[in-house]
Formats: sequence, C-alpha cells, structure tokens
Amino acid sequence: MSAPYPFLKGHGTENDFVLLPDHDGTVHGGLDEDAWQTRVRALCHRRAGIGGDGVLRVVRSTRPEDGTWFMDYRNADGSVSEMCGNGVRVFALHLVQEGLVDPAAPIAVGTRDGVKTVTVEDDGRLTVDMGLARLLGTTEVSLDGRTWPATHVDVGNPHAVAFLADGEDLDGLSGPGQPLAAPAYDAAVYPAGVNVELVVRRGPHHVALRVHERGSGETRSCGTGACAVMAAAAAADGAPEGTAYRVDVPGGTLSIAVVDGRVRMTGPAVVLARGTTTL
Ligand SMILES: N[C@@H](CCC[C@H](N)C(=O)O)C(=O)O
Repeated sequence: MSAPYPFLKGHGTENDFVLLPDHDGTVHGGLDEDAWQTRVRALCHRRAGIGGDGVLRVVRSTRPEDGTWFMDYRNADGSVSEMCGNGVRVFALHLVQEGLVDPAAPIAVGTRDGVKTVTVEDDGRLTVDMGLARLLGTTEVSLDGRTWPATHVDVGNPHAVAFLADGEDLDGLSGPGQPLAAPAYDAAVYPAGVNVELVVRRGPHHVALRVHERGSGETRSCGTGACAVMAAAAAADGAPEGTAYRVDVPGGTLSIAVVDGRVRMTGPAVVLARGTTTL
C-alpha cells in the first residue's frame, strides 16, 4: 500500500480516465516503469480499482516546447500512447476547473505527439486542434471470421479504419451486451499495435463506430479514432475542407472537421469525482 495520493475521475463521451495531479512529479515520478505500470493497472481495474480506460497524469512540463502542462497518458494495461483525443479535453477541463489556466485563451497541452491546443466553446464543449491525420494506405482487419479492408490512419497514434459492408451493423459485431473481441491486424503494418475502428454510415457526413483500443480493449469512445474515421470518410467522400462530420460513438457524439489541413474535434468533457487513494 502506498501513501495516500489525490485522484479525480472524468470522461469524454464515456471514454473514462483517472486523473492524477502530480504537478512537480513528486507523487508518481519516482516510480520505476514496472511499478508505474502496476499502479496504472490497479487504478483502471473495473472492480478492484477506480476504473478507467486510461490514466492522465497531470504534470508540469519540463521542456518549454511542451507548454506549461504535460498530459502523461497511459492505457489501462499500463502501456504508453502518443495521444488521447478524449483525454486531452478532460485534461484541459481539469486545468480550467482548478484555475491553472485561463479558460478564455487557447490552452496548450503537451503530449507525446506534440502540443495540442484546446479551446473552450461557449456551450461548454471543448475543441482540440488535433493536428494532421495522415492516410497511409490500405490494410485489413478481421474479427470472428470476417475480414474488412481498412485504411491505415496516423493521428499521432495508429489506427485501422474499416467500413462495414452493406447489411452489417455495429451491434452484430459481438454477442448482445458483449465487448468487441480484439480484431486481428497486420503486425508488419502496425508493429506497435493498433486501435481498430469499425464503422457504418448513418447519412451524409454522419458516421457511427465501435472501437477496440490498443491497451484498453473496447471503449465507449476514442477521440483520435473518431478523427481517423472522419479523415477516412472525408477522403472517400471527396468532401471539401471545412465539412463537419458527425461521428457517433457508443458514449456520445463528436463533431469533427478539417480546417487548413488540421483536424479539429469538438466534444464534451466531464470531471465527476475526486478523492484520495492508496492504490
Ligand atoms: N481513447 C483515446 C486513445 C487512447 C490511446 C490508444 N488506446 C492508443 O494506444 O493509441 C482517444 O480518445 O484518443
């Protein structure tokens, strides 16, 4: 058991996170890699822990090029990712709620994929400049004996975006109430693993997805995944820049557009609890 330390719990479209304030790195910064991964897994455990798809450690940047605050993100299994699109909205909201940043000005958040700028909208949602979505070619993913062509999209982290065939639906991808099994993918294309989005079209510029995340399993939403899906859909549609896509995820809705070549994602963020733990 460790000494008590503070945590908060939040989510963005039900992609949920444990936030760990550790501004000067003295709370968790001294842990070695194994101990840190063990702590992340314990915190994210759905029954024995607080529960979460990942952990957002809130730490002051040590590199000026990262801005003032760095989002030290880990998946539920303790692994690192470059970026978390829902997490960065929750992280920025936390900074606002704690009075650590000016909500009227763009909020710079350092990530392993560089600095992301977050803006608080008048309706309380947050918009993230996610940077580039790079379409890197075609691959395949498989699940339960079905195989789909997929687009390899890099949004800082790796994604495989597969559109289901006509007549296939998202509910049919697993047993009723069951999570998605891990899709098979080409490890030569994704040597560090991949986040897989399975997608249907709901209407013009309107899609819906289920996602199996690297390091977390099926989640209720994935911000980077939604951006990857939007980029793949917009390319397939030949949609002009500025076209806003509605991306439905099991936990809500995100609005995403490409402006000046950069993906801008707007969605909600919630911080719902705080406390201390010895996990
Ligand atoms: N849920 C996140 C993505 C988290 C990282 C991902 N599992 C990975 O390993 O790349 C999001 O909202 O983007």
